[in-house]
Amino acid sequence: MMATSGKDSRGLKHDVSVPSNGSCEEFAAMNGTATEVETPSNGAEVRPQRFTFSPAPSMEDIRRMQAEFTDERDWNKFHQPRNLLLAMVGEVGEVAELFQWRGEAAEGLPDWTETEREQLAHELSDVLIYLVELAEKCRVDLPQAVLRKMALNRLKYPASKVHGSAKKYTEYKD
Ligand SMILES: Nc1ccn([C@H]2C[C@H](O)[C@@H](COP(=O)(O)OP(=O)(O)OP(=O)(O)O)O2)c(=O)n1
Repeated sequence: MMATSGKDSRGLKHDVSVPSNGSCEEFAAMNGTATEVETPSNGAEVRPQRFTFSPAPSMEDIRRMQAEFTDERDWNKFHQPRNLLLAMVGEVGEVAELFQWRGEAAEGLPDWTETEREQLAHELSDVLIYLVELAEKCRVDLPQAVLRKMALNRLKYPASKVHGSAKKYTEYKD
């Protein structure tokens, strides 16, 4: 596939090439970036696509890579559930630090520099790494647990009932 990349107004990469099956979704999945569909004939319409992640690594891949990282360093003796929880919360604090005192942030973080975006990527990754290891050490099969929880969420918040409202489920009077 021939690919050229550029940056949109939010600093997100977008592609102007044609993926192998011609689908922008495929390209977004490969790159983990937002893409735009442009209509070259009139040059006017730019249709934003929903941001998507790359398909890999999976949660199990992350669990295994972090297990290898800790095994190689003989760090399992430090990585009990409570320590992992505290480490994760500390990293959440580091994410919060990046947002503090700068007002509301619009989707795509248009006012952020590439360096700030990379810092955010690092801190969010730290949170995820510790979350996945915490789940492992607590014997929670996280991908399956997420499926069960999302099913519960759909039951608790039927789209037909809560559409456009951010109220907690306890506030609804049936
Ligand atoms: N005992 C440790 C220490 C680190 N890590 C791994 C998991 C995290 O992804 C990352 C955390 O490293 P730091 O504690 O050095 O934290 P930061 O990378 O956020 O550095 P800083 O606090 O300087 O921003 O390294 C780990 O698994 N176990």
